[in-house]
Amino acid sequence: MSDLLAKYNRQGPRYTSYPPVPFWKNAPSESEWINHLKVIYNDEEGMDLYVHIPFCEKLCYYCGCNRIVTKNHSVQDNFVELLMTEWRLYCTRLGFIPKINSLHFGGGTPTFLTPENLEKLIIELTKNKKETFTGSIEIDPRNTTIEHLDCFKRNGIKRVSLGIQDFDPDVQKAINRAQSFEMVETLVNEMRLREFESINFDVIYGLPKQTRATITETFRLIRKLKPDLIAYYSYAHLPERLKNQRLINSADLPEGSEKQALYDLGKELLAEDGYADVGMDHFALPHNFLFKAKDSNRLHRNFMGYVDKKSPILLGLGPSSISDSSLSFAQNEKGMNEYEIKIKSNQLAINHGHTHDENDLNVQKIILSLMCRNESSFGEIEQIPYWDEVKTDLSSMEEDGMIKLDDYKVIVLPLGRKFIRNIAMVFDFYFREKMPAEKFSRTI
Ligand SMILES: C=Cc1c2[nH]c(c1C)Cc1[nH]c(c(CCC(=O)O)c1C)Cc1[nH]c(c(C)c1CCC(=O)O)Cc1[nH]c(c(C)c1C=C)C2
Ligand SMILES: C[C@H]1O[C@@H](n2cnc3c(N)ncnc32)[C@H](O)[C@@H]1O
Ligand code: MET
Ligand code: SF4
Repeated sequence: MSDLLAKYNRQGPRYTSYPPVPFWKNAPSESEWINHLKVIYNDEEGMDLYVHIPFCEKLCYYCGCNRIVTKNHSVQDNFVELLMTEWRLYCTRLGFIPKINSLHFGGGTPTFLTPENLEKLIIELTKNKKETFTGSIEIDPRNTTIEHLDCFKRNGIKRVSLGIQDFDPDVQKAINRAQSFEMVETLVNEMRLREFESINFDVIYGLPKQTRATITETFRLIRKLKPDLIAYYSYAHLPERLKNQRLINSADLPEGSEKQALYDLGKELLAEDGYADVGMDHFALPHNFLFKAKDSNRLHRNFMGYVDKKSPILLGLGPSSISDSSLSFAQNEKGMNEYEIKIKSNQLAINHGHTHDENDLNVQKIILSLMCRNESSFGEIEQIPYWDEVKTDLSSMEEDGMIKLDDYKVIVLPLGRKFIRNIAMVFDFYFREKMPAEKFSRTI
């Protein structure tokens, strides 16, 4: 196993999209983008919304998200207006009010907004919603109030995800994120009273000062609260690109086999507690919606990670949000100023994107299937770019015991699970052509 780790632990995409953002080309123009949405949209299938709230009160040193750190909460009223203007712009350009299947608030920190502002947004964005509408939100336990929880409950936000990361005081100090177990426990108890459909904890391994002992203790505390879902992420350390990560002392980082041991330990503890592996980084109790989706072959993946339902269109609002029209991707301006200038001058905020060709769509299907089902059929081999090279790489992975190969099918074996990003990379012809420097985190 350590040989395989050495061989395959290299930089690579996490495949929340194919092609990954650094490889995008042929961005749709604004009118092409609207046209793609119009061609794909239909009332029966509706669409999904993602809303990015970039503000955070305090900087976590490890953070890899697009965020603005400020203690000044008065920025929110103007920002909520911008989001509503962006939404109305879309409705005007499309000529109809889309039917909404789901709405996800991500960040930054959605709970930076007051419950009143969140409610105002939800009501505006879901005027035309499906009966089966499901909302979800990423919350920061440090600033989530009872009033927030009541607001979620009233407005169909049934799935909540808490940023936990780690409970050890020394680790918390090294990442600049103090958050006591008691505070989280109180919040989770209040959530249980309100019977949310799913409570997720985000946990990271590979953080500074983490050891086998601290991870064991963190999971002992997590066990007391029994979240329905746990995301156990590998810390992506890219200090060249993410300035805030330079505040982490690299001597404190568990690396290589040490980091791997933290993953293996976490996985073992999760299994002992009854959590099943539902996809890359995600573990669920059997009653949870992601477990059921995995079990009945309905697991999907989008920019936010794994989901149980996926509409043909995902529309992203707010700075840095990514949209998917099925024909193309588009990403909004990342900077708040650039975003605000465009919205205030009645332009869409998109600033780059990618229009899919036939090869993109074929490989997209293969990679999605690998990430969601641990197997993929190819259909026509002629449709796979660089097939000869792909075949050679797959044969080598088969020899390493990671996959089983039929002429028209790859099946990921248990040993290959943790190398899923490497297996997906075999089909990624952009990566084959040109690997960008320092863009991606390590695969293991
Ligand atoms: C809440 C913060 C977010 C995290 N991930 C995302 C958000 C909104 C979603 C996301 N992550 C990446 C992309 C780009 C899409 C793509 O390239 O296909 C999006 C939309 C990729 C990414 N995430 C991290 C890095 C370093 C990268 C780029 C390269 C790569 O694909 O490896 C770091 C990171 N950020 C978050 C997580 C969970 C994470 C790594 C585990 C939070
Ligand atoms: C949305 C979730 O993304 C995770 N997250 C944020 N930044 C990183 C990073 N650099 N590496 C791994 N996970 C990260 C946190 O767990 C957060 O809660
Ligand atoms: N900002 C929140 C937190 O860290 C949500 C997850 S990170 C985007 O707790
Ligand atoms: S991890 Fe969450 S709270 Fe911390 S800086 Fe990033 S987005 Fe903000």
